[in-house]
Amino acid sequence: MSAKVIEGKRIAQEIREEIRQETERLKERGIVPGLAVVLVGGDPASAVYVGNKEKTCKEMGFHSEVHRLPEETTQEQLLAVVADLNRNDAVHGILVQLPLPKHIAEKAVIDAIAVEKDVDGFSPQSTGNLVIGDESLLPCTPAGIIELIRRAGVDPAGKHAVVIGRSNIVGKPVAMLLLRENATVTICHSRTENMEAIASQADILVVAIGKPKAIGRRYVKPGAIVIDVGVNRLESGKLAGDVDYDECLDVAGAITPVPGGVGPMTIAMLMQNTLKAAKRKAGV
Ligand SMILES: Nc1nc(=O)c2c([nH]1)NC[C@@H]1CN(c3ccc(C(=O)N[C@@H](CCC(=O)O)C(=O)O)cc3)C=[N+]21
Repeated sequence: MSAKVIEGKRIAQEIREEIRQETERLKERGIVPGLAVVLVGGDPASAVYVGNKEKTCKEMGFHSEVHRLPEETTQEQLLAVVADLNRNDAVHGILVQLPLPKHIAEKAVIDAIAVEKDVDGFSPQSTGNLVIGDESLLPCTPAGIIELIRRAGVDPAGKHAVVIGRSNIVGKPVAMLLLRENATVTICHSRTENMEAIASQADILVVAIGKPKAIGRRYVKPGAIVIDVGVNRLESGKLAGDVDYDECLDVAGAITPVPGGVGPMTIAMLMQNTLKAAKRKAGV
């Protein structure tokens, strides 16, 4: 039996079309959602990601601004840019592309973004709101994962969800969102013993460890839904997930591909967060 392939790219496209239409209607009321992206330095992968975000904003009909700052930018200068954007009424969402150069403390910068403009959902306040279950902008990749699970026709309630990875930007928040959806959640990480035995009990397996093809078929319960968050560039130039897709294809019930799975959903959720922030500011 072969797994159902969860087409993140197509689903993201549907969501983008919904956002584009809603933006058109908002424009008639004088509301234009705005996203500011800040890129420090010349990392080529980051430059591509930022370019994609800019292009998607334009497609949505958003106001888009990209602030490309040189590698030598000081933390103080970057904080000043963020402070300006916090005050800028045309900007409803602020995203500082990570990673930042080593001489800048990422935490200081993330903490400086106004919570109502925190479209990444990375700030301590947004994270706290997520854990408590208060209204907040959700981190894009975790929100995209929940959307993919829903649209695959799986209700997490009562299911065993195993998350492999405990980062602040994916593992921890996706575990909290799955808990909010009433799953029974286990978090595995680099120090977990018997990971295979735990992972293979999962009805929903989410993998976010950043190691190409690290998770093979022995980690997958027959029929499980497998969500692969990894985006690893191989030496061949090809992209690979953290899951060995070919090997897991005939064990899993449903699986996300890389590329074309979680990645496109991340950008769609960023657009959704920007729209939400704009509506909230306008009192819609
Ligand atoms: N402040 C901040 N917020 C982020 O959300 C953020 C960040 N920094 N730094 C880098 C990571 C990475 N990330 C991705 C987004 C989309 C794809 C994506 O669309 N990937 C395509 C393939 C793209 C390709 O071919 O390279 C896919 O999986 O199909 C991947 C990775 C967001 N990140």
